[in-house]
Amino acid sequence: MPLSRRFTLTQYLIEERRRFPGASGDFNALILDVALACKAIARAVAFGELGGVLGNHNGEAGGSINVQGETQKKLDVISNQYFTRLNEWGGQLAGMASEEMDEPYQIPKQYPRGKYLLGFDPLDGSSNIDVNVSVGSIFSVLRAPQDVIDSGRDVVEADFLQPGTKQMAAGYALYGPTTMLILTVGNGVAGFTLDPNLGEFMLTHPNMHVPEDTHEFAINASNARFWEPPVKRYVDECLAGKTGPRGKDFNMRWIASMVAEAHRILMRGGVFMYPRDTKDPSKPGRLRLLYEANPIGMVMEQAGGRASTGREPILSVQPTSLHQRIGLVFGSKNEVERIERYHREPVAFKDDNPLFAERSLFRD
Ligand SMILES: O=P(O)(O)OC[C@H]1O[C@](O)(COP(=O)(O)O)[C@@H](O)[C@@H]1O
Ligand SMILES: [Mg+2]
Ligand SMILES: [Mg+2]
Repeated sequence: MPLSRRFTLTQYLIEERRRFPGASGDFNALILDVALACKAIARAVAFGELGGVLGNHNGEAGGSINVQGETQKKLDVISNQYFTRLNEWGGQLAGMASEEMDEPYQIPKQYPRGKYLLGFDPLDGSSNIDVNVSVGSIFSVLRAPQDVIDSGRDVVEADFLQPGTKQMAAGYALYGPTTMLILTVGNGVAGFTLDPNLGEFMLTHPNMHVPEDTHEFAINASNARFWEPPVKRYVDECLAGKTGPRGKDFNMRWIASMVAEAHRILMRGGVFMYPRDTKDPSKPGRLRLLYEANPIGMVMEQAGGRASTGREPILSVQPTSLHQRIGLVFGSKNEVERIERYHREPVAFKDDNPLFAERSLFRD
């Protein structure tokens, strides 16, 4: 295969940093370490059963449970180790937080500490891993509070509780038919494809843009009886298609790997919903704010899409705990804005919209 004349991830980062004269290079080094962890995970995923990496961590009977109360897959644990091991020693980080670790991860004393915080979901969609459906990794970079940087003290939960607007960078890797890295450093969104011959992420999708309109939505419809009225209304109207108030037919998709859904939406538009629901009052949503919703939210907004709780922009939410869950809606701007509008006018629509009250396909 001929060598393509494309930017590598390193070259892209160097170009981006030209906007910040005097930049130390720490930021680029951090992103490259994250990319290295993603490459390592991509290899582990690719070997699958041959590599002995499928199934539950600590055996099938029970397995180990993470802080989310979910059974950990072997690959959840392996991916978490790649992220911590490859990012802990370079001197860029003050600490890390992961879906798979109850507490913030301290940079071991023998390594220098730096000025950034890294949050990550090492393997998103891990329920799909044993059935060979796409999974991914999601990451978010914050600046550590100044006293952490000055003192080099251990990080605590409160250091990570910053709204998504404060993210310095965010992105995800998708381990699909090809491995891709999607990155925003706050200046648009760029997509890189892993060249398996070179082991390099090559810039293949500069300036990614989410189309503003769509006829595709993604939601786990088995939760329909727990949805709030604005969500029921939106989905009902999509299902009514040409004969309903929207006057057009919609497609539905559900992969159950948010990274894969996010990627489809980035490539061709759509709307994804894992909204707040009444399924379990102790969990106001399924997805985690700091290392799932915020990074995907930043990618969407930087690509001209929108990300919201339904009530407010996801990136403006002030986090209250490390593993906080939240309702999340993201994708094509006009659809997300419509869903937000439905949340503002829940009462009006009940009278206006006979679909919801009488003919809803998802009625309780
Ligand atoms: O099991 P459900 O309700 O389909 O939920 C699927 C959702 O859960 C997630 O898998 C959560 O991520 P993890 O696999 O990291 O826990 C999302 O990727 C996905 O959108
Ligand atoms: Mg996840
Ligand atoms: Mg995960």
